[in-house]
Amino acid sequence: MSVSTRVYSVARVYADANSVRSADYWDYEHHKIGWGNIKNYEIISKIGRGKYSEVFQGVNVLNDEPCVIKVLKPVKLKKIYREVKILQNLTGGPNVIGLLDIVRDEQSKIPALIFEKVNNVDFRVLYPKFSISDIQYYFTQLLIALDYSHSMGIIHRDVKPQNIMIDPLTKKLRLIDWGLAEFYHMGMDYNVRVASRYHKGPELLINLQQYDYSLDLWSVGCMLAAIIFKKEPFFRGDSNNDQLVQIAKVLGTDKLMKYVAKYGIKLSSEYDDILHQYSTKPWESFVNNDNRHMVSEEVIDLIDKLLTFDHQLRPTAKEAIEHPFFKLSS
Ligand SMILES: Nc1ncnc2c1ncn2[C@@H]1O[C@H](COP(=O)(O)OP(=O)(O)OP(=O)(O)O)[C@@H](O)[C@H]1O
Repeated sequence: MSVSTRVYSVARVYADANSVRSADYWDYEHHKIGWGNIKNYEIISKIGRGKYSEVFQGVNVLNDEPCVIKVLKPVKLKKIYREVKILQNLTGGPNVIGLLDIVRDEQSKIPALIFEKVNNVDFRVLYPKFSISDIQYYFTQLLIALDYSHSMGIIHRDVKPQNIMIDPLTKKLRLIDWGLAEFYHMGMDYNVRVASRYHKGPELLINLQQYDYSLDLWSVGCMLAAIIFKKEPFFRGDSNNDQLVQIAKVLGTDKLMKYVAKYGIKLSSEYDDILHQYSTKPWESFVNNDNRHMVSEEVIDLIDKLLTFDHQLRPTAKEAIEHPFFKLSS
């Protein structure tokens, strides 16, 4: 992340969310962590292993409350401070995973984040069973979390099914894994090596560094298209470069070239041999006998708007919530 000399793209909403707040809100590098007592927590079993952590089910021995313990792998201290500061800023907000405590092992100094526990059902089991009203409900909940985070000046940068915990019994949804999240500052050049390949926005793939909150809306569009068309993931690239090719095969190469030109970006020569002249594929061509019952004019319109190359033209989280798809009754 660095301050650029040329400002060529600014967020359409919440562009000043951090500049109106004092530096102690966003200056995570100088953040002092108040460590809790590690003895209050016990590990019960392992739930997951990420790139940056090992995650366990645990218990708070003081009140017997279940919790999740995310033991961080050794990464740059700056990254740990960023995740902690962002979680502290957002905890208590709607549908954001709650950070309960931060502890560290006295000897190794390895930090662990203590979170509220969600009785998550794996998305590969859950999503195929979704009705249209489930999709309306859970996507609204996700968009509420994103609108809140964006209003607080924070881009999640890794929206994908694995980072959305859903307990279908209580209909609780929580957006987790704020490890790649970042504060938005106008005119800042950001690292494009964020998000997971299938959910990476085209801005990342064309190396447009002045991206903003709208990156998260692309990822939401990928998730919605995958569920509606029963094609998981919707764009399956076998490398970062191929990911852009897969997107161009659907949205069309002309639109990609217009996008690149609008922001004065030069497409990497790595695309010379792999990116061909593709025409725009109509969304209707993804409809088949397995997914026909999920498809409506409204949902196609929402997918079409979210999956727009030009990040400035995508609906914001708030605009997406207001889309007619969410008002459809079944
Ligand atoms: N609060 C929670 N409740 C239930 N399960 C959780 C919770 N937090 C994390 N998990 C589980 O642990 C996994 C890893 O957590 P998380 O994504 O925060 O770690 P990570 O190391 O950043 O992962 P990745 O490398 O995938 O980005 C999640 O995909 C989820 O299955």
